[in-house]
Amino acid sequence: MAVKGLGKPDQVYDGSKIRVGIIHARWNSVIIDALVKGAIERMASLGVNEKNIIVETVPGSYELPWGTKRFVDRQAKLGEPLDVVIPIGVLIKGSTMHFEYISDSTTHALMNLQEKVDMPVIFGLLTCMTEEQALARAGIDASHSMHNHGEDWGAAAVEMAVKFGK
Ligand SMILES: O=Nc1c(NC[C@H](O)[C@H](O)[C@H](O)CO)[nH]c(=O)[nH]c1=O
Repeated sequence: MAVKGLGKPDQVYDGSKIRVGIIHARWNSVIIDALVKGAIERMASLGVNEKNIIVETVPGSYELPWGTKRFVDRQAKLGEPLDVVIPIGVLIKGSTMHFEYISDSTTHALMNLQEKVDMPVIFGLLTCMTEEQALARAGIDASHSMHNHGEDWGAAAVEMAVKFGK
């Protein structure tokens, strides 16, 4: 019996009135592209208009917290405020402690960012020990052993924006 993973949503949320920002790192771009695609497709299936999905990029995951804050500010200034933002990054363990420090600091910064931007910040950071783990969580490993986690992040974004929006 599978026990891990996201449970069924309590209801289907209508995303037709929300604007979503996706800001993604450019490291490990093959995996990033699959995650972003999964998030967009799931949000479109929940009624989010593709013109209301704004995509921005930063060099790497470490830049996600600051980039997200400035992205939210910029959209507000443009008169196109976001209702929710999904930072997406893929960290893969190398031979140094770089992975641990970026994973930990970026995770805490993204969690704390929610208060500063007063909106949901969905946690789209994959922290993987191997490339194979990352490919599996983007749904693009050879055996398609897992679903694309980007889809979960898109669904979470719609639910949080609709349920707890301002
Ligand atoms: O090192 N590995 C990774 C990485 N390093 C770059 C870092 O995020 C930042 O862009 C630079 O340090 C410059 O500030 N960024 C990732 O998204 N994934 C990795 O796996």
